[in-house]
Amino acid sequence: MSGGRAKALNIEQLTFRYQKDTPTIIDIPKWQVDAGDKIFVSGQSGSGKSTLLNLICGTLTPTSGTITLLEKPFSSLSSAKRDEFRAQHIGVVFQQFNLIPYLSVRQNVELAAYFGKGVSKESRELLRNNMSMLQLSEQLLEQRADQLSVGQQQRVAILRALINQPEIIIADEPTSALDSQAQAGFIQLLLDSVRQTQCTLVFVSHDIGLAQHFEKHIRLDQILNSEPSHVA
Ligand SMILES: Nc1ncnc2c1ncn2[C@@H]1O[C@H](COP(=O)(O)OP(=O)(O)OP(=O)(O)O)[C@@H](O)[C@H]1O
Repeated sequence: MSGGRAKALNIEQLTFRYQKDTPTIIDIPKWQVDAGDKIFVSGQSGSGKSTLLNLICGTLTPTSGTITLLEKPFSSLSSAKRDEFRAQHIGVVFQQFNLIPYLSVRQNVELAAYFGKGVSKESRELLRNNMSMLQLSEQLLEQRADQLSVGQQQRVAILRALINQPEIIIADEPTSALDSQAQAGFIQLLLDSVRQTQCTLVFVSHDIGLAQHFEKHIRLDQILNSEPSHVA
């Protein structure tokens, strides 16, 4: 099924609970995502989607088990090394876009470059190319993030996620505030951008209707251990 393709993500025996005396939220015996896949992960509200993404991004540490990202033993790195790895190899598009409101578009994107692969002639060229791919005018570069329309903010969030040429992009319900037409447009834009850069996309949402846009769809409950004994 997955053949001999390189794995972008390999999760083994992963469990996570927020505190010692609270229930296990994540219990995944095994889950792999092939490099280059664009996968949609659905799950009901409160089922653990954001928790899983935070584990994959390294902002949370597993209670047990391992997460291998791009063939690196990501979850065994120190928190500082995980931050460094994330900045260089993972692009994240959040639910609320998380742009810094008082910074310009350029500053928002270059801040990510600064913490990632660095601001350089190459990163500026990439920024210009990606702006044209996302149909954003260059005049927008000096505009403050809080002066952008929602549609522009979305595209700037993609710009920022792509600036370090990540091998994997993680998207956490970035369409939840949009109507269905705008959702479809945003997802197509994201998929087109990701296809051009050949990176892996893990897109998470409770809205199962969005699955139609993706080649692969998995429900979180299909990868979670269904044994009731995992609740503390
Ligand atoms: N910081 C936290 N401390 C303790 N429990 C938490 C924390 N964050 C989330 N949880 C709990 O973990 C469970 C999963 O939450 P999570 O946010 O991962 O779900 P979700 O599927 O992303 O939900 P939604 O679709 O509503 O965003 C919930 O029961 C939630 O209450």
